[in-house]
Amino acid sequence: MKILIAGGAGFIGSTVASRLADHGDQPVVLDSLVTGRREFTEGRPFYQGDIADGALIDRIFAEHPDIEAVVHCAALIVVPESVADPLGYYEANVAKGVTFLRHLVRNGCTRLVFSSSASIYGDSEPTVDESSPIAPLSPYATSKAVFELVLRDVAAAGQLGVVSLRYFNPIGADPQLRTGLQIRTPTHALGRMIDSRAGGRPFAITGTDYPTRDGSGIRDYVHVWDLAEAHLRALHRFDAITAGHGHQVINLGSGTGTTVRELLGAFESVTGEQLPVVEAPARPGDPAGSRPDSARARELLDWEPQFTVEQGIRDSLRWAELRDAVLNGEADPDAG
Ligand SMILES: O=c1ccn([C@@H]2O[C@H](COP(=O)(O)OP(=O)(O)O[C@H]3O[C@H](CO)[C@H](O)[C@H](O)[C@H]3O)[C@@H](O)[C@H]2O)c(=O)[nH]1
Repeated sequence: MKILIAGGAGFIGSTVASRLADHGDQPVVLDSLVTGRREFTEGRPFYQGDIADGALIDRIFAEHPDIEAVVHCAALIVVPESVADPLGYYEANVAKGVTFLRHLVRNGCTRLVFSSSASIYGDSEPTVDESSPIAPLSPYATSKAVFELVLRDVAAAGQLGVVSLRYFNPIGADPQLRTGLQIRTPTHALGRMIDSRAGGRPFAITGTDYPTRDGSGIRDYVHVWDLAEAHLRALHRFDAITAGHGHQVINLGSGTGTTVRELLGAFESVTGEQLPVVEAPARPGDPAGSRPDSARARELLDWEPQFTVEQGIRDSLRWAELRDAVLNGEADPDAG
């Protein structure tokens, strides 16, 4: 099966591409390289450009008329950045996404797998299933929620079948370490712990009075290779799982739920070292968090995570050691 992956040079998109290729599918990559990396596209048909560039999308479909489905994971994803620059986020994640849909429909695309986010639930319920209220707390989360609504309507009009995969918090790397998180100055919790261990500033627990079991934010961490496997299954079961729905929505998480303090405990047990830790105020736009009810992923995709949080931490650490070599030691585009 030939599949176009928009955002296929990013962390999740490149891992999905590897999983598909390992399975014998043929990923074709479209990426602007704003945050993606050319190194992650090696050996694959690659088009550098924007999802809103109609001429480019037409060319991709002309050169690959056998594309059977599209995975859309081209987006900006940093919550605090979205709070500071909401228009930038709505433009990238909603406006360009809508234009992309136009180009896809014009080119006869009928199957779209969309990278949605658990952040759209906000703090609606401590355990969320796919029918839980949508209550985004940041422009990033709202951009994902709005785009899902757009997809719902496009699917209802019969223009496109859609599976929206609501990721919880991805960690880890390709187990073969072909790709991983490319950003060298991460803002997410595990990335900050790895930085701190490498001699950076102390790890700050941002928010200590959330209504959780220990006051720190709760998330559901899921290994990126497990996420990639879910994409593979969604693509190969696409027609069956969208039949009668048009737009199918699926939570992707383990269902366990891990607080920041628990993640820190797991990190320290994996490394055998204690991190310097400080407590800090909550970041703007950050929910207390939730954990998923994953029944639908089990039922429709026959999917459950195979990797533990500890394995995710181990793979993130292994990747962090290798990252600069894979990225050719180039200057950090994120260092600003
Ligand atoms: O230095 C830090 C960074 C984060 N946290 C805390 O760790 C938890 C998780 O924060 P992350 O930044 O790791 O993850 P988010 O849930 O905020 O966001 C991530 O997960 C979302 C899905 O829920 C989206 O995918 C989003 O793009 C991605 O950045 C939060 O309670 C946060 O307050 C800290 O304590 N210290």
